[in-house]
Amino acid sequence: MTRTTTLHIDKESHKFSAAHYTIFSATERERLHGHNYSVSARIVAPMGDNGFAADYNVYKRRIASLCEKLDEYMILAADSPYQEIEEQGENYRVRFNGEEMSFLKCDSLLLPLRNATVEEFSHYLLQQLLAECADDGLVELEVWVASGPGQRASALWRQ
Ligand SMILES: Nc1nc2c(c(=O)[nH]1)N=C([C@H](O)[C@H](O)COP(=O)(O)OP(=O)(O)OP(=O)(O)O)CN2
Repeated sequence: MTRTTTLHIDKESHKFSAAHYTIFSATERERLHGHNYSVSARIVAPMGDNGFAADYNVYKRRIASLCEKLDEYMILAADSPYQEIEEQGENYRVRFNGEEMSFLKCDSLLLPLRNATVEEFSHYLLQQLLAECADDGLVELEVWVASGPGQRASALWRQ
């Protein structure tokens, strides 16, 4: 039987600041606001003969790099069924419930999310991280995203 072990990567430095609004329905959304999101991960890997499963520094660097890519942006949910987003010169023009909002493209990230929620961020980051872990022989990978202390969601991948 293969012995597995679980690494927990829960670093204070793994965070990103972003602006967003959650959409609740076709007619209800939050006002634009921001969070200091934090990201953590659980990695289940086979235990090597030398008492070593996977170099956690590799995962620390990957998570830090993913956080960096999201840091200080306005995050827009491109796959929301409730808003339409189009490019207009230097801006993204967003239509929701008869309102029109405009965001500078250089300040914004249009991500393949159905909503700008911790649930969707955790699935997005899980997929991003998995893409970098394809050759690592992992058994499980779970990614948590918190929008503040005590409120977070996670997404899980199992081999
Ligand atoms: N299932 C989810 N529910 C909510 C999400 C989410 O991502 N997934 N997000 C929000 C808001 O964007 C955000 O959390 C603001 O809500 P609120 O709790 O009012 O404010 P704080 O984050 O500052 O939390 P405090 O407890 O007030 O400190 C809402 N729902």
